Amino acid sequence: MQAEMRYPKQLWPLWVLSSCCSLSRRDLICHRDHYLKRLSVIRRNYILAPWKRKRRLLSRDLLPTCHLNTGRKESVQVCNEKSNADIPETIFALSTPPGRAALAVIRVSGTQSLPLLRRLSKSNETIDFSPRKLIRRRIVDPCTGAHLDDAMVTYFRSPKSYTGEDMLELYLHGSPAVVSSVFKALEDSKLARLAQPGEFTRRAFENGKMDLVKVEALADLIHSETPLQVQQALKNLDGALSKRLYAWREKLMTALAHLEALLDYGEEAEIPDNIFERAFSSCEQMKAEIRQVVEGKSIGEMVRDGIQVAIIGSPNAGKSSLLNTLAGRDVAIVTSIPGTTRDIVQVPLQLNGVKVICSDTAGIRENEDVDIVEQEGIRRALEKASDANIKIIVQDAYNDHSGDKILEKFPSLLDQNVIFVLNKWDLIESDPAESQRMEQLFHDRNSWFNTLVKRNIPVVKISCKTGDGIPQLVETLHSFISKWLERVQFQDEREETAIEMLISRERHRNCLKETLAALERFGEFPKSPDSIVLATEELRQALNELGKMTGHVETEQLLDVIFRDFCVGK
Ligand SMILES: Nc1nc2c(ncn2[C@@H]2O[C@H](COP(=O)(O)OP(=O)(O)OP(=O)(O)O)[C@@H](O)[C@H]2O)c(=O)[nH]1
Ligand SMILES: [Mg+2]
Repeated sequence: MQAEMRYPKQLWPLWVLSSCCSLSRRDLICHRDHYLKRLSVIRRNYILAPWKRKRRLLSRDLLPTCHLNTGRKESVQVCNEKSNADIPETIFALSTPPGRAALAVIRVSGTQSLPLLRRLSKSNETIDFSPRKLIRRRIVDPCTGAHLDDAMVTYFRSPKSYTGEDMLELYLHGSPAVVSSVFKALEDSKLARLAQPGEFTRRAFENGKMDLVKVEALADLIHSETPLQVQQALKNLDGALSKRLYAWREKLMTALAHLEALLDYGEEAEIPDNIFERAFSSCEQMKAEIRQVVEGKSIGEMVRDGIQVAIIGSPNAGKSSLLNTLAGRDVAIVTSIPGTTRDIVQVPLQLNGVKVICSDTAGIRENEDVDIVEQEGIRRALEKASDANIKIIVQDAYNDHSGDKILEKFPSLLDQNVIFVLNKWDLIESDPAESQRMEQLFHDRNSWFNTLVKRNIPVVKISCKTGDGIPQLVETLHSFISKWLERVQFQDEREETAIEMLISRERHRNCLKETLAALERFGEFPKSPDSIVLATEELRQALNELGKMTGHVETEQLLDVIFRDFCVGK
């Protein structure tokens, strides 16, 4: 049996010539110790065994060619032949916002970083630019010799840099004229080109410096608006979510490797009998964990995207007035004409460090006068309400006495995430008859008001005109959010953050859903040797889906688990 050896694509700048290798997978297993010992010679120089998970760039000091004798006739040849087309171009970009500032940072990444630095600082080859040291250099135009700036410069040598490539950071004076003259000098050098958006991070990902979850976390950190979003992004950038995913992945790989081993070497190897059952039971546990995340509240997404709050109610209740009061500015049109608002008006707000998106909606009513435009507005209002995390139902306490209709009007909307608001309380207070009517309502045990109270729906009296009751409403809103967040807060550095908080995108949720679906299918197979081939395929699918989340979908790693867990064929 001859199996093709596959190598990570990023083995740069060396190519492992697999054509020179006629080792079979079984040969590798039989001569594992010997082979690994030989391979470690070059691993020290940062080459990577194909079955090792952690990718590493190769050291520049590696000998041009080396042969690995496997102890048999075959050899694996390694050489540093690499065509220019395969070498990524050197790129540069301004990493700070354009405009006038104290500093402007230009980043350069690629093999030409050091030659560029030498040219820009007009230094000869003997000057040693030690990596990771901040040095002061006079930056000059290599073509004209013109003095461009006095800058601080740091050189990062591959692979210990953000992108994994050689990198430069030029800390210039933050003048647009300085930046553009250095940009021109870089362009004229013909050694580098302007980077595409996100290209530095793309290279970091491709060079195995960060996984997709971390790439996303970095983007989230850059776009964060609230302290909670910062914490969430930092946790994921620190690998909190990746760590959990890798733990699941490890379990899946172990189960899969065991089943594969059973398939490939079942008759001859010393494989425990209950390996099939063990794979099933470890997947059962994982399924329960993933299900909890998939079916739980999407708190992480709520923190990242903002908690959706829909303001709904009858026309003229004061919904737009409430939105304006919460936003502190005139965002929505307010008139005394019922049916003023048609479209949804959204405002992002910050509530005790949490992003909240408040939406004003069209007043909900049913009568023949409602034209087609308003009908569409009402449809959108109801849709928004059903998608919202929290609904604020506003009622005009003074003019609208149809409170008893409220339970019939919004039966499906009256869930545990509703706050009921009695607006225009200023008018009630100024009218003794109305005040008395409300008193009776509060005391009547069977009133619609007490029905809401019995259902644990908070009722808040407010006046958008005077601002009375608004702090209480904000407090109620906040207590809803705190209730969801308290379980998943980042309380302590040492404590693990709840995974619900770390799943910050729909993509994550979808990948986990697919993983769960594959695991469910795997679990449905009878635990008999006849079903092992098809069952293994489902497990592989689950691993694939999980790998999509981090951006790693590699099957070579399975070999690692086979070697580590039990010695096949010994
Ligand atoms: N006295 C008093 N008037 C209010 C209060 N809140 C809103 N109003 C008035 O009520 C009227 C309707 O207010 P809006 O905020 O436009 O009501 P809405 O619910 O958005 O109405 P639609 O968009 O038509 O559904 C306006 O004339 C407001 O000035 C309040 O607390 N007290
Ligand atoms: Mg309105």
